[in-house]
Amino acid sequence: MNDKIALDTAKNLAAKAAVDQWVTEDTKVVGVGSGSTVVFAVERLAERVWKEGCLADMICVPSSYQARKLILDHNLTLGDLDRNPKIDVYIDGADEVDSHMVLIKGGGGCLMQEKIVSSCAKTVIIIADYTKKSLRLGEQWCQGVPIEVSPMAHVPIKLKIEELFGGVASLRIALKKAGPVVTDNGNFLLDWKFLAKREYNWDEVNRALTMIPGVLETGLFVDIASKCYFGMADGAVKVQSK
Ligand SMILES: O=C(CO)[C@H](O)[C@H](O)COP(=O)(O)O
Repeated sequence: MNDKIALDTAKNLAAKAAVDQWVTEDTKVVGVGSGSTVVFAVERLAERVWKEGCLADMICVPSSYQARKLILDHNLTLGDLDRNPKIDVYIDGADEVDSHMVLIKGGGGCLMQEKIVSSCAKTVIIIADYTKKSLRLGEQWCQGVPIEVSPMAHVPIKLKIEELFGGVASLRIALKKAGPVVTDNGNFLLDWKFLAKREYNWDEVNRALTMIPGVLETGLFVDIASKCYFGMADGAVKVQSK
């Protein structure tokens, strides 16, 4: 018998615990991440506003088209970085979280706006199910580090990444459209499958990647998250801190 709870239940537990802990009456601006776990966070925010009658002044700043739509669909107040450049707390999912709280993000292709919006937040909280927790990157997430690139430069960037760091960087191809995935910002994505056995200093790798002309953002989030809430297989919520 499989006594692990369903992944969606684990996501929901993590999202609810994080929202209840970090979004209080003093929270004026919340940054909303992207992905399937964030859906539960927005549902909890809406429940707090519409069922419990609290957080009336809260403004939500989205990190993607999906997040914007979630905010609107739940009748929450939509903000943006022009009007709300200072965010109290940013809540987002992750594809993998290592023991040093280095994250891989961008499985859903929203990494660039996620990094921008999270950089405007006092506190960044990650919510995830137990399959995202690992000791070292690559242990759980096998699809590589997403990297947003200028479309005209995706071939030279791919070659440079492979020469500099090894592994293989592949253009992300759409599933229900012929050709590459185009991000919310009109760019392409490379998924860089790094070498599993090589020891990488992720801070250095991230800095070096961003120095390649045409690289717009990476899905390596180093020293960004303050806490990560994991919904565990046994129904508990585990909190990892920096
Ligand atoms: O970075 C992201 C999107 O760009 C997501 O946060 C990440 O892919 C996790 O998604 P999910 O909650 O669906 O597992």
